[in-house]
Amino acid sequence: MKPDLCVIGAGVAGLSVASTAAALGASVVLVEHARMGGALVGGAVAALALRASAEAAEAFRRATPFGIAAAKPRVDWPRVRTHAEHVVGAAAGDLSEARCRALGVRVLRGEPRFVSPLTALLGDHTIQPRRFVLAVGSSPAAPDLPGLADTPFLTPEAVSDLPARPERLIVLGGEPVAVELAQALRRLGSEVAVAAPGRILERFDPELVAALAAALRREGVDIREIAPARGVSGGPDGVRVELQTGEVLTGSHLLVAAGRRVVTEGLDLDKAGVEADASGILVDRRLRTANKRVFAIGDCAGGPHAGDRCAHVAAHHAAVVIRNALFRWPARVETRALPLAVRTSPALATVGLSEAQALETRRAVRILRWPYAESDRARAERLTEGEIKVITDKSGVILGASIVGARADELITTWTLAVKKGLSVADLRDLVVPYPTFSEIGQRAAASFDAPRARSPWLRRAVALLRRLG
Ligand SMILES: Cc1cc2nc3c(=O)[nH]c(=O)nc-3n(C[C@H](O)[C@H](O)[C@H](O)COP(=O)(O)OP(=O)(O)OC[C@H]3O[C@@H](n4cnc5c(N)ncnc54)[C@H](O)[C@@H]3O)c2cc1C
Ligand SMILES: NC(=O)c1ccc[n+]([C@@H]2O[C@H](COP(=O)([O-])OP(=O)(O)OC[C@H]3O[C@@H](n4cnc5c(N)ncnc54)[C@H](O)[C@@H]3O)[C@@H](O)[C@H]2O)c1
Repeated sequence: MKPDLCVIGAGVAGLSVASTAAALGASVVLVEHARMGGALVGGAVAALALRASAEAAEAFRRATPFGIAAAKPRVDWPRVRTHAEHVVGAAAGDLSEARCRALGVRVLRGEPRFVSPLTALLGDHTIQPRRFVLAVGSSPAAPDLPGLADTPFLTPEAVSDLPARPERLIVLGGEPVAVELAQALRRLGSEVAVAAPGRILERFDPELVAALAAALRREGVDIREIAPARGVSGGPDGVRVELQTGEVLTGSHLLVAAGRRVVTEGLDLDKAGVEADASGILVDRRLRTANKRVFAIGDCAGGPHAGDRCAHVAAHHAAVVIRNALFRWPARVETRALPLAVRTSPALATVGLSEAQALETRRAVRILRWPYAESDRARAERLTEGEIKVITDKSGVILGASIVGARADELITTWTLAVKKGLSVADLRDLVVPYPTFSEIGQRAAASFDAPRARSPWLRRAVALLRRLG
């Protein structure tokens, strides 16, 4: 086979490249050794469905202030699972082999291995494409923790498949997957403790993370932000996690959400001259590996240019590779305007520079804030917890934004556009935003940039002068 592209791995990254390239008329071979859709279908979408069930349960508890008698929700775990299966099934349909074939992609099953820089073998097939795209994703990593190898534990992907709801869940980890699943399970009625090896959600603004952590603790999620646990033990009857303080957490289940690892054994990358380390397959800004005809994208891309392991980053990588591999256009990965979001409630989202990062290269920055509590929409929906924090330079150019509060993951898109296009607060202040929406909160933060100027005596004198002129 001598296609234009051979894509290895059919997660969101590989599928995006394969389907776009085929739609543009390229000949494409896509190789997958397991389930089509990868971590998106089994991980992100299943977690999304669980969180939606958790929100539905929470609505019962929060009904009283609206004048509706609150009730203790009765969580029917098998039906929660059915909901998750339904949502996962729909996503799997979108990413199926049949869909790919209909788009003109040739799908092969199995695990290819390189035999030379541009040749891979798969069973009887010899594949010699113009370009290879490695999109082999990542798998859950188990930290090097005494006792873990002998203790039964869940991976994030396995939670929605549990036959019964965990009574007491201990979560190891402190990044989005750990925190999102911790809150979802708590709202579905489990007792939940999170043992993070340090501050949770380290990639986000610490002030806003503190607000989220306080909200989670009020709901009963027991968050321990300390050094990595000393060890774990247990069996089918329960698990024990010993913390550095000597305290012991006991639970019915252990969930390990402590990062991902890239599995490249079996691909014989050395035969292709492709380099990898613990972070993944090493790529440059154009996502080329050490072998310039082999690209690596999505979760499996490693090194300083790869970005975070998220579905939207994987899709962005796919777009960059299409331009490089098909059009020979030297497109590079976005580094400034990559949003990150945590789908908790309140949600948390960030884009661009944090306050600390902005101050590393500038002597002065402006911080603009606006609280959710001043929004009519937030007050009506009783979602007043939260704020937006915008970082600008002295002239008002938007460098970054972080939001904690309802729909933060949706609201961050406007600020992503602002950071990407180098917009200033005036651009957002002058935008007409529909009333009553959560988007107004960001607009009011932008408008607050001019508040000190409005108090200037010169401006007041000018207004007085104009008044006298009739
Ligand atoms: C619980 C959970 C929740 C998440 N939530 C979010 C979220 O809310 N938002 C977000 O943006 N991201 C989220 N993510 C991350 C997101 O799912 C991943 O970043 C994204 O799906 C990665 O896509 P990928 O195509 O790079 O890799 P993968 O989805 O891992 O796909 C790689 C594919 O390659 C195949 N493969 C591997 N090796 C070989 C081989 N040798 N030969 C053939 N095929 C091979 C695999 O079987 C797999 O199908 C979440 C992840 C998890 C686990
Ligand atoms: N909303 C989103 O965009 C979203 C949501 C979920 C996941 N994702 C992505 O999916 C990927 C996987 O997420 P993740 O949270 O599993 O991994 P991660 O790599 O983001 O974080 C791993 C966490 O595990 C912790 N850890 C490491 N060793 C530990 C130990 N011994 N004990 C306890 N904790 C330990 C780390 O300190 C870290 O907090 C991430 O790259 C993430 O960005 C994105």
